[in-house]
Amino acid sequence: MNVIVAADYEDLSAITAKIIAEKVRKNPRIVLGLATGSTPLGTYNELVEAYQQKQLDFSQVSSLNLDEYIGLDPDHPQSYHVFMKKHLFNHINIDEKNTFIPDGLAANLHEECRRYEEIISQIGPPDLQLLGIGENGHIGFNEPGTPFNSFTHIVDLAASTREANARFFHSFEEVPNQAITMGIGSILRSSEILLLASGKRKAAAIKRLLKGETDEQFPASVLSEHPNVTLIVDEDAYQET
Ligand SMILES: N[C@@H]1[C@@H](O)[C@H](O)[C@@H](COP(=O)(O)O)O[C@@H]1O
Repeated sequence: MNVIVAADYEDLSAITAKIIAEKVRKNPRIVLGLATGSTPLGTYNELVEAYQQKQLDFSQVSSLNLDEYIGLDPDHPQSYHVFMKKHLFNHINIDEKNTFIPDGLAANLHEECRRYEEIISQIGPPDLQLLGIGENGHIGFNEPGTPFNSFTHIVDLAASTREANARFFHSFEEVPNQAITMGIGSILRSSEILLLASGKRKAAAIKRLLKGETDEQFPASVLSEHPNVTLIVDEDAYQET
């Protein structure tokens, strides 16, 4: 795993956006795997700025998002559909029909998982996958114990994940109990992965990740088996290593 230590969150966002921008320029038809959470927000801001300054063109880019809550309408303010529009898609010239996010309201959720995995095969897999990391090592919404060979599936969210994400909702109770997520096997199909981690809250997870021991109880540890992963981490998240 390559490791880039950024001075702070701003630096981490600038470095990540620069890498993505270079890839988009090199391959205008690139397939990006995108993540939600607070960590990629700065990166998305930088990409929007580059687009506004006419330094980037997303017209032929496709995107595949990692996950979506089950039971939230795509128009719900905390749905990942709204998140992506609000923070990226509405501000760049990506074609909406080339953006894919699991449907958490599908009548048949198992069928939706199969459909999404098929989309990943047809459109992707991503040339470049952006990932955050949960404090318990989750990637996407793959909680500890998820088999490393899993494909898109339904997950029961860990209480700790719901607690961590409750800050975006009015209350803990409002945080959905379940989500659809690309599996760990789906994520590993990407040609290249950028894993972002910022802040003291993530320091213990990064320390464990860098030990390099693979363990299904710590989903991110599987990344040491992928040939092209770059961890971009700020000093706060790197401190305990
Ligand atoms: N499903 C998302 C993950 O994709 C994300 O990596 C994680 C960390 O979020 P944050 O970046 O806000 O710490 O949160 C959510 O659970």
